[in-house]
Amino acid sequence: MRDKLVEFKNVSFRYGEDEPWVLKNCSFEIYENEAIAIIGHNGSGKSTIAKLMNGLLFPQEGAIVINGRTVTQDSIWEIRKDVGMVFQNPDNQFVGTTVQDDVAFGMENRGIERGEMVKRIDDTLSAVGMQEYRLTEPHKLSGGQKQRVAIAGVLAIFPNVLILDEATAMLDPRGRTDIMKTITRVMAERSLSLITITHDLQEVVQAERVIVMNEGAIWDEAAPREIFEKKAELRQIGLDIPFVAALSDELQKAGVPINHEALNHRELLEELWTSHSSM
Ligand SMILES: Nc1ncnc2c1ncn2[C@@H]1O[C@H](COP(=O)(O)OP(=O)(O)OP(=O)(O)O)[C@@H](O)[C@H]1O
Repeated sequence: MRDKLVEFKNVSFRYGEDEPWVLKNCSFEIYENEAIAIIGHNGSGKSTIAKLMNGLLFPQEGAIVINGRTVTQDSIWEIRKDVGMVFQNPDNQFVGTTVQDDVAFGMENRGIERGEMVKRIDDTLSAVGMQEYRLTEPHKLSGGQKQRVAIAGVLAIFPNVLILDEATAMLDPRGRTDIMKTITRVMAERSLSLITITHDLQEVVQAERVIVMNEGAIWDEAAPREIFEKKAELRQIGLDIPFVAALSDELQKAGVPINHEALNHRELLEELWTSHSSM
């Protein structure tokens, strides 16, 4: 049985007393070593969920429990040892004067011993392909390079939960694949749980479970295949379906005898090959 790492219990949140509710009675659980994707239209509350998870915001109603500890003002430093988060805009996340100082910063805050820090800086910068930029000033990096360094800084604290909030949006497709491979390896090595907030549907397909947000509420929560079967309903709430799923649907409508549930290129190729072989 996997341990429960994150629990949202009937969480409601608004940014101010006169502001509208941004999250309405949200409940969900995330387990050790799970890969979760959170999707939803702009403004549906995804980033707010991420910020509540590591104590940047606190709910007005309900409770959030991380690794058995309720998120409160008093517990945030302990919570932040468990939850590492990378946002979309890396410029807001740099504090160090060099790349290596920046990766060290999170570890210093968590009291990690110097020798161990040096080793982790080396390991994580190598893992994200940024070792040669160790002494570069962060502001001289490209957007994608900054995102790599921000991810290294968070991996270096060895969190139990890693939240990537559009954190690879500036990487080129190859770079994104490489980083996701690195994260998958870290997940296997350290039982890390991954929460990806993304508009990249190919990334969503790789998750074990997808949480779909709509207007501040959880609209659905299931495996990607189950979620993307609801094509018409998803479109109604402003969401698209992965390109391969849409393509296989169109092929089926055009009379090609394939399973319209193909979610990735390999599945679609297999379907086409089977269909071609039986003709
Ligand atoms: N600091 C803030 N003050 C007031 N309202 C805010 C603030 N931050 C976000 N909101 C509002 O809260 C709602 C949810 O925003 P949130 O950033 O969580 O959405 P999101 O699903 O992450 O959107 P996106 O896909 O555009 O990143 C939006 O209506 C937004 O305008």
